[in-house]
Amino acid sequence: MSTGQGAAEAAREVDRTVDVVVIGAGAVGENVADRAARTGLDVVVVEKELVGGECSYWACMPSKALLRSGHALAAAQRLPGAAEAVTGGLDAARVLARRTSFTSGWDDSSQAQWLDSAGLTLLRGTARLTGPRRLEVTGTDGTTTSLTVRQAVVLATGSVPVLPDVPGLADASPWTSREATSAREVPGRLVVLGGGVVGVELAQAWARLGSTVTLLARSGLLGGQEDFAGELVAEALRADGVDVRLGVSPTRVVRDGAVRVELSDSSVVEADEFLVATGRRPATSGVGLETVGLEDGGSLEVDDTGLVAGVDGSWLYATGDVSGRVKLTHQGKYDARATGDVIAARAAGPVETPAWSKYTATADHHAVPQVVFTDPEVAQVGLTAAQAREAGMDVKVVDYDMGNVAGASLVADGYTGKARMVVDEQRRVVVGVTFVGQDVAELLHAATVAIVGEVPLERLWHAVPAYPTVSEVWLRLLESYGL
Ligand SMILES: Cc1cc2nc3c(=O)[nH]c(=O)nc-3n(C[C@H](O)[C@H](O)[C@H](O)COP(=O)(O)OP(=O)(O)OC[C@H]3O[C@@H](n4cnc5c(N)ncnc54)[C@H](O)[C@@H]3O)c2cc1C
Ligand SMILES: NC(=O)c1ccc[n+]([C@@H]2O[C@H](COP(=O)([O-])OP(=O)(O)OC[C@H]3O[C@@H](n4cnc5c(N)ncnc54)[C@H](O)[C@@H]3O)[C@@H](O)[C@H]2O)c1
Repeated sequence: MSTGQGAAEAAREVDRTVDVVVIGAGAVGENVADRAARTGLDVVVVEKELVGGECSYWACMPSKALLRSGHALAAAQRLPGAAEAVTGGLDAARVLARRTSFTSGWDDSSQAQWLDSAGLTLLRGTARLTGPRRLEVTGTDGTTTSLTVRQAVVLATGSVPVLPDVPGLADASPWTSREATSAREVPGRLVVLGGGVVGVELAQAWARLGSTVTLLARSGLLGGQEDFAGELVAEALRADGVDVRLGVSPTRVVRDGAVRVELSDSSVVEADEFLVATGRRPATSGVGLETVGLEDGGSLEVDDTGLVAGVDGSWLYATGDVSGRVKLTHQGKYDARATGDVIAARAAGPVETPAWSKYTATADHHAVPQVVFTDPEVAQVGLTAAQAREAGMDVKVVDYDMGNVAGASLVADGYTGKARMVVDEQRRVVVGVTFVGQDVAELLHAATVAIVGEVPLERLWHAVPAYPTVSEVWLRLLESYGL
């Protein structure tokens, strides 16, 4: 059965009872549906835009594709012998074409086919709860399908960008991350508002593609990470020609052809495009939460299995960005695996859900890895030193200059970067790690394993990093700790 036929057949159904309905076929919705269906439950997935969601088409994949060629070029330029061979700049048109290939030209047919092959039924349209265990789907072809569920409804509707209330902003046709990851041309001048992950990644991507970029942040960059992460990224952005302005906010925005942004320090910036990257909120509006006793557009409270609090009967789950837990694809997919598995298990009878079981997303509280894909990369997992202290731990902080690691000095001449390990002295285990430097992303999983496994430092000592790799930073951190 082709997916197109599947969608048309399902849309003709007026009233249907199924085991599970997943609203939203982003990375998270796909995973929860797949896991729930593995024991034979009848699972319907509803998607109003593209199967694959934000990450595939307007977020993770296109943004990383926009960054990667610039990183490769910069890496070559740091190596004598290679530097002489790469005398030109980036070919922006080729980079944009490669970006587009990662989105399959914003065509979701292959992901829709995957749903089909996994035995899931796709309904293309907008879903809305109409009461306990009941939903209505307005199909993209205008038909309406009423669904009743036996087991569960899973909200996997993602998140939407937040636009700050600045006079003139909404009328100035600002870019959100969607326009900034799907643009077909390099803007001559770009202003980016927001010093978070989206802001720094896309500021660097477009600067390296040839745009004159101004980055506005009301405080430092990458708040919530160790301070040195934002400082090193700001330094690198400035070296790429980005005008990084810290401690400023826009007071008025006017579009008259170009965009004119007036700032709190009385200065003015003009640009061709204005990217707003000031965070995202869970997509809980218009999904009918008020019909099941919750607030339309309100935030959700979910337990570690994804079950939503405040709804009788244990049938409503939420996972991924919409849950308000962690807004990252890999962690959302982890949450989704727990939720999908627990739905399948509960369909068969009562289930125990202790911490660290396959039914509970326990790691959300201890070890959430994140990579900021700038150059230098920022790779962080667990607690920062400040967060560990706030949690009341007896903390020891160990810092190491990554440039002193033999493997790093081979990777790039003049390698700059910093590593921090945060140790809970009482348990003598690592509770947080941050690496900043070229190509540190792949170091992160070792840190995640150490934290999740609560590996005692004395045992971690025996995990010997190969010479001369950048991973030798682990040895240096442990030696600096005192082992
Ligand atoms: C620019 C950018 C870059 C990012 N880069 C990374 C990265 O490198 N690594 C990382 O881990 N994370 C990254 N993220 C975060 C990541 O994109 C999200 O965490 C992830 O997409 C969340 O997945 P989700 O399935 O919960 O939501 P989404 O991907 O948003 O999917 C939700 C789906 O639900 C559908 N939907 C919503 N309402 C309805 C409805 N009523 N009926 C039917 N369908 C509906 C939507 O159309 C959508 O397809 C990035 C985010 C941005 C903005
Ligand atoms: N590589 C990755 O993992 C990656 C990449 C991009 C996005 N994401 C995820 O997507 C989500 C959204 O990213 P984001 O960067 O939009 O959000 P964010 O929360 O990371 O950063 C938002 C930034 O905007 C600032 N801000 C908020 N309101 C403002 C205002 N009124 N005026 C000026 N500045 C304001 C904040 O201080 C913060 O620096 C994040 O949760 C992030 O985890 C992840």
